[in-house]
Amino acid sequence: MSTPNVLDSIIEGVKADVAAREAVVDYAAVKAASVQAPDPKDVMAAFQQPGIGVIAECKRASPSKGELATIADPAELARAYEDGGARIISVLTEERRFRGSLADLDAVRAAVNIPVLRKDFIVGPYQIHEARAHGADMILLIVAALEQNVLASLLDRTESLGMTALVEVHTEEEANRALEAGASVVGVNNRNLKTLEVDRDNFSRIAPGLPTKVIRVAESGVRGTADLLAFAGAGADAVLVGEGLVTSGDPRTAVAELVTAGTHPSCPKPVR
Ligand SMILES: O=C(O)c1ccccc1NCC(=O)[C@H](O)[C@H](O)COP(=O)(O)O
Repeated sequence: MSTPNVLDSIIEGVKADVAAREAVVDYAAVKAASVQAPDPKDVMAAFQQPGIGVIAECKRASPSKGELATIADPAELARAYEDGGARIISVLTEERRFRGSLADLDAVRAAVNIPVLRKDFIVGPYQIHEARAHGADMILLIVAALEQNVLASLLDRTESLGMTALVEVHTEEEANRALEAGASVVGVNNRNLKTLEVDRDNFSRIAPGLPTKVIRVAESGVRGTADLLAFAGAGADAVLVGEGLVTSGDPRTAVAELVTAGTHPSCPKPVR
């Protein structure tokens, strides 16, 4: 019998947690709540602003590092990110390994005016309606975690609710699957979710093969402006940053430094 990888074991826990929530708020109820939620914000407009966008993540812990930071007030962290110039706030809502929650998503949604990404391990439509019901404008779909027909149908459902999907890939084959499903925003994760290894060259291997109309997000491993500039040079429209911000001690300044570097005239420009 083969040993389950990290991604598989996270997903097993997520499925149990979704089933427990669904026993309390059933599918019909979460669906109704999702259509009654205030309209989603325009994520594509956020990506069209000049310079390299910074997606700043509310990340309490991770499977690779354990506890990263004590985030006493996610609303305060989100306001610091917004003040620093973040384009989008990512909120990890997975509970067992990342110590996130839907309560974190609610707090962040209420605190900021920019789009909010629900970052979780989405396995079915329940979580998409749940994300919208809690005010998310964007959700994450991880190609490695989904069969192709399920990926395509979850992407359609996301868009039918007016949200945008960040479709995450780690290999060229996954990038092809993301495009085939119709992704307009592709995140190339530098972290292998099965082994947790971070390889900052992964983005530059995969991103150039994506069509120019696709928004390219470099995910994981950004620890400062040098990393942002390297990803910009390899064609990134945006970077997604968690650990580097929550461990910085001054998240507003840490975001502002990235934003300044990403909008400086010498910074390589996105391809479109
Ligand atoms: O962060 C992890 O250890 C991790 C492990 C398994 C699955 C997902 C994981 N992280 C999710 C992410 O993709 C990152 O939170 C995000 O890209 C930010 O990465 P970083 O800036 O390196 O914290």
